[in-house]
Amino acid sequence: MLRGLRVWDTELPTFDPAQAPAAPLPLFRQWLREAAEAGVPEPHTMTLATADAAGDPSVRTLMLHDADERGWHFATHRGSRKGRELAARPRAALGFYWAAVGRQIRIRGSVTAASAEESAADLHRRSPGALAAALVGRQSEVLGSTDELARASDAAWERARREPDAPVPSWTLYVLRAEEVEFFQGDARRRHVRLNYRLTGGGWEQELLWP
Ligand SMILES: Cc1cc2nc3c(=O)[nH]c(=O)nc-3n(C[C@H](O)[C@H](O)[C@H](O)COP(=O)(O)O)c2cc1C
Repeated sequence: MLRGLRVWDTELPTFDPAQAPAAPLPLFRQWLREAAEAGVPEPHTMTLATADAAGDPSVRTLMLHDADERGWHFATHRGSRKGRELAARPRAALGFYWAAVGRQIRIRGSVTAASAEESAADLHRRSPGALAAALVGRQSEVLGSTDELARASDAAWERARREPDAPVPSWTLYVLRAEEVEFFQGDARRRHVRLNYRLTGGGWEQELLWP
């Protein structure tokens, strides 16, 4: 079955790296917007990679909350596996793949936790469902049974409805400050374009990479 599946088997946009901006953020925003316009489902979801103290990696899907001059923002529970890994080693990588436009973006850098106030404000700007999910808590702990989750979730939804500003102290906004951002434009003839931005003492430097 796998041999019958195809990639880059559609009309793809072209990407001229000579026209790319001096810094990666405007290009990231442009590609995100173009992915949404091309109908990519959930283009604001991404893979977050972290490593534990022994260097063993883990990945999972997360929502991008913002991308601005400070970096790429995401939120989670401080006590989850990723939260614990980031506390021990505050470095991470992000990956985006938007199949409809044949584009991949890879970002790597250091991660800092935002203040409790900023984390709370970010959570309370989101949907009641996001608040209810955060209120359930205990993320990445072992769950005894699905009934136990159902009871905790019902209580969390009820509390989120009654108390839209309910605090969730473990919920933390993190900001990844990029040191490297790579843009990959897929090409049907496999002549993929890879443009890598690297942050140096003098600012962003660009280089092309062999595909
Ligand atoms: C589409 C999608 C979006 C998700 N967004 C988040 C998110 O923004 N924050 C979060 O903590 N978990 C999110 N999750 C759940 C994570 O993938 C993961 O299961 C959870 O955070 C526990 O990860 P950990 O055990 O590695 O810490 C999302 C999952 C999916 C499939």
